Amino acid sequence: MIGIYGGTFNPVHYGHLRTALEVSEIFALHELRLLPCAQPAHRTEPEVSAEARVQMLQMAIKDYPQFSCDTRELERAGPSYMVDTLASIRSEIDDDMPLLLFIGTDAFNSLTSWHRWQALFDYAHIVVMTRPGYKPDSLINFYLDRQVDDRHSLKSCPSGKIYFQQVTQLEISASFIRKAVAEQKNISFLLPESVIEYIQAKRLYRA
Ligand SMILES: Nc1ncnc2c1ncn2[C@@H]1O[C@H](COP(=O)(O)OP(=O)(O)OP(=O)(O)O)[C@@H](O)[C@H]1O
Ligand SMILES: O=C(O)c1ccc[n+]([C@@H]2O[C@H](COP(=O)([O-])O)[C@@H](O)[C@H]2O)c1
Repeated sequence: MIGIYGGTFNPVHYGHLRTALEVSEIFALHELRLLPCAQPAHRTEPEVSAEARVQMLQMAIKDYPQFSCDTRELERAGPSYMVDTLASIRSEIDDDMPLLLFIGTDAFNSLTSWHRWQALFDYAHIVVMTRPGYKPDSLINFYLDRQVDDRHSLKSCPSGKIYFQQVTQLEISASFIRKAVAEQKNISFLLPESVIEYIQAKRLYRA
């Protein structure tokens, strides 16, 4: 199974990295691709360039061969719609290879506003990870029809199911980190030291 973990990663932090590691072990993934979005479909364009966000992500995962950074969203113009990304990935892998899209509960709660959201399930399964501060909204029939309670059943078809996965709860967010930097607070232990050094060297997120 191949995993996709999309994000703005502005910047990448231990909330992303720890959950990515856990799901790659829980689901015994062949690979987990961390996939930075170039032009978020749903929020104002980050002040920090996609290239800088990619660099921080690459630094963070450099010693972890189970992770890769998939930069395909930087290579296309226009909003980074996940449905286009999944279609592109699906065209490169075996038709019967299960593809898992990992999203946190906050992202899940706005899933029905994503571009062609129902079509996401034509290309991948969706795995919703717990995130502190968020509870999943009550499940609409579209989800109830696709929900599976046994993660092993995700292996039996390439796409189309939804599964809820408990992960270690780390109440870390990129917005908290950006605000802390702007307020000249110490951000140690929230994200890798190499990324902190990059943020300082490039003077990112300063007020
Ligand atoms: N601490 C966390 N625990 C679980 N999932 C997380 C956590 N932080 C981020 N995620 C998930 O990672 C994906 C990408 O998140 P994103 O890059 O937007 O980070 P963020 O911390 O939510 O950023 P921001 O605070 O700017 O909104 C989303 O699916 C989100 O739900
Ligand atoms: O495709 C969409 O319409 C869409 C709308 C909102 C979010 N996404 C994707 O969801 C992932 C998590 O988003 P975010 O805002 O939490 O970084 C990231 O890969 C985004 O590109 C995608």
